[in-house]
Amino acid sequence: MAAPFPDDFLWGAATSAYQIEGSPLADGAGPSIWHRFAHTPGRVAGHDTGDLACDHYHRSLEDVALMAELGLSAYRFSLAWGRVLPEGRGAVNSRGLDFYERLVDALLEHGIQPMATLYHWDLPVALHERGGWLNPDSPHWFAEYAGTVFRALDDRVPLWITLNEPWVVTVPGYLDGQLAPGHRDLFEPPRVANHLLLAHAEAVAAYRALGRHRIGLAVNLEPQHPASPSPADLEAARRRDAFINRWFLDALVFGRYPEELADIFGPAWPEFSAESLAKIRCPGDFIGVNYYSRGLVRAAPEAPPLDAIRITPTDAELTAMDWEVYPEGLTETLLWLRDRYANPPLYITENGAAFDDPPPRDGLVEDPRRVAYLRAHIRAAATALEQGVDLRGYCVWSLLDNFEWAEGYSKRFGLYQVDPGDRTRRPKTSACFYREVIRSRGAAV
Ligand SMILES: N=[N+]=NCCCCNC(=O)[C@@H]1[C@H]2[C@H](O)[C@@H](O)[C@H](O)[C@@H](CO)[C@@H]12
Repeated sequence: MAAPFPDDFLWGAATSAYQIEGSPLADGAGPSIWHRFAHTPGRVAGHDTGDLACDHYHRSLEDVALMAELGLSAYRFSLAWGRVLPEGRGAVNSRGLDFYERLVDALLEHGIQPMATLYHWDLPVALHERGGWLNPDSPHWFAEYAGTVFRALDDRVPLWITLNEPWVVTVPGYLDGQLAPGHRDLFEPPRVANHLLLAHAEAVAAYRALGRHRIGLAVNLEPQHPASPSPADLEAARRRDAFINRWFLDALVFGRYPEELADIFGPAWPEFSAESLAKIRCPGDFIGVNYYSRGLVRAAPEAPPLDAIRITPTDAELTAMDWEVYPEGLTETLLWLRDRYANPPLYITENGAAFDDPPPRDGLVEDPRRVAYLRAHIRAAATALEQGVDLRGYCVWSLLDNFEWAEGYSKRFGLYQVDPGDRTRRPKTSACFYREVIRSRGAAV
């Protein structure tokens, strides 16, 4: 196919600190809520923790060499807040910052653009004990952390993401309790979400003070399709669309929350002042899009507060996460962003799939289903590009098999298999495929 991807299109791969680094307390680092959550019995499958993960903390230069082999032009990673500020505020841990400076310098030496995420869910325990994202001071804590990191790295990091998936921080973290800190409460999520948006805005303001203009937020997006044409299912899909797709982006771009959220949360939804809403209006310089699948939705009065649930289609291909393989949804999502938010610059900051990969044979792991998934989704991105979407990059989730949160190491998204024993990296055929895609600037899909 004709390659619509421009020469300066960024081809990347993505990871996050807690999922790959290991050594969460090394060299003066302070524990995060994920260190505490993973060590709480029953929270993570197989009692897995991020204590070792991919041991990236000791193998970062080896991993940069793998990225160079792939021919990546960008690498998206996150910084562990607790490595930089062990107490979340105050004293800087220079050995923690040194790890990230070495990583960034190695990336630049290989011609790979660093894309740094400030927060990928691993809040320092010291701040959680002060209320965490529920504390109205949390935006200021985040801005202090952001400023510390900008001063150390902004001369070398061209692209910044403030928060990864504030919806996942808010809903699995504070509403259904699936992820750290594991709260189950109706009144906390709206306040946590508002503090996250204020935190994003304060970090952007700190960044602007440096005169820079390449910072954004990464959101998980999934088109919501009704399971049937019934009015109840249509209404349920609309509500879930507001809840998942529009909650943070409407706030960021328009400075207002979707009206459905007051219906969903009822008395738990606060009265946000005009002043507070004006503060969260902060679109940044691009939107990071994490796309995996769509939501097939039916009405579910038995499932408050949304009264809607995602159902797993019986006639579709599913990944190991039971997520439907639905590449059309990526095109739909990108076109929706173009039309709703006036064609903002976009990066696909995560796209990938977990499959039960076989053991390696002659040092290579055959993963044809992941190759097919990536091929289909890169094609879907190309279709959106051809329709005028301002798409500037694509990052595979993930470079390495890693700690998949509550699923532990049982779900593997990597282009490289990580041996559960000695953490040896072995390429999958999807890595070879992606290398060819990059070399051909997208023509090889
Ligand atoms: N149902 N369903 N469909 C899609 C659900 C999307 C919500 N989960 C994510 O986006 C997380 C994002 C996270 O950044 C990364 O740290 C995770 O490892 C990946 C893989 O799980 C994805």
